[in-house]
Amino acid sequence: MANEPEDIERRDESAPPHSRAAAAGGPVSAAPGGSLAGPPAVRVQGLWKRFGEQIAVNGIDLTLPAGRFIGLVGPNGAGKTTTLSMVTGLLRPDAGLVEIGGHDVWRDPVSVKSRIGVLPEGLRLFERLSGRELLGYIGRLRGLPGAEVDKRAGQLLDVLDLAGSRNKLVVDYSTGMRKKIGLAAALLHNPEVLFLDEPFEGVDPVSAQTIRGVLERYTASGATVIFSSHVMELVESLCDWVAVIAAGRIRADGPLAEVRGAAPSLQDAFLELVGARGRGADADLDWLGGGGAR
Ligand SMILES: Nc1ncnc2c1ncn2[C@@H]1O[C@H](COP(=O)(O)OP(=O)(O)OP(=O)(O)O)[C@@H](O)[C@H]1O
Repeated sequence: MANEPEDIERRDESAPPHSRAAAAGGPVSAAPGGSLAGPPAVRVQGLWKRFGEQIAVNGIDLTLPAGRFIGLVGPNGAGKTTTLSMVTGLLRPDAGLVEIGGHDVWRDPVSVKSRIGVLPEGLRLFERLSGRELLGYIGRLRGLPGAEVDKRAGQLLDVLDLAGSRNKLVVDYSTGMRKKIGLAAALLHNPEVLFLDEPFEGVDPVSAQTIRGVLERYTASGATVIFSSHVMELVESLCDWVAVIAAGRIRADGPLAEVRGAAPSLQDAFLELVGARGRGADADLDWLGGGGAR
């Protein structure tokens, strides 16, 4: 049950650092996703979700500009996955409006789904297909011509270091390989906005670097990446825009430097924002350690 859309004042629509059209030498007004003057990548208003007694998302208003590398950060149970699931049309909100590139996620789902790529938490894949077959299948579901799917799949498998495992069944892929083939599947149709729920979880440093390179290249062309993470150093090094969520509410959002403020690091700012500063285990674990059972 989505609320009626209404006009709201946008918090920040400053121009993104790049645009795909500009990078390609084309007219800037043609930038996909309206990254220069068009609608924001994501606009959320009054988003709300409850599971029984638990309010998971408690009235979120958020405007995320196009063409940015955006981090959604928050402690365990903050509501990141629930929010991302509702924003990407995987979970119906109890109330609220979600627009992607100006299109309502629940009223215009086909148009929205053609514009987004999603790497969800607990990714489910077709386990009995090989990596190459999986991409072929996804590409056809996305309506891409066969030759184009072949070209893109081959390139993605190469760039993501999966070419040697292209004929291996997905069921036999490691955690990191699964993340990478999931990312390839999410990128295959060249979406305007890419949503990633904990994309670096369980991924070794080499694969993380590979994923990072692909994402940086993608955003440099004007596309938007929105990803959730607990790892502040990663968010600080990758993102130019951050939203901090705690207990189902947005605590801060905006350009990274603004959210960090005078704090020495994003980690410090985050601890302050979520009210975890100074919370330690000293008091209650006096039995722990000391070299043996007592
Ligand atoms: N299907 C569900 N049924 C019941 N409660 C749920 C369900 N999904 C989420 N919750 C609850 O909603 C709250 C937010 O959960 P969510 O998974 O969105 O948090 P998160 O920020 O992604 O956490 P984490 O960082 O630990 O993955 C939690 O209290 C969680 O227990």
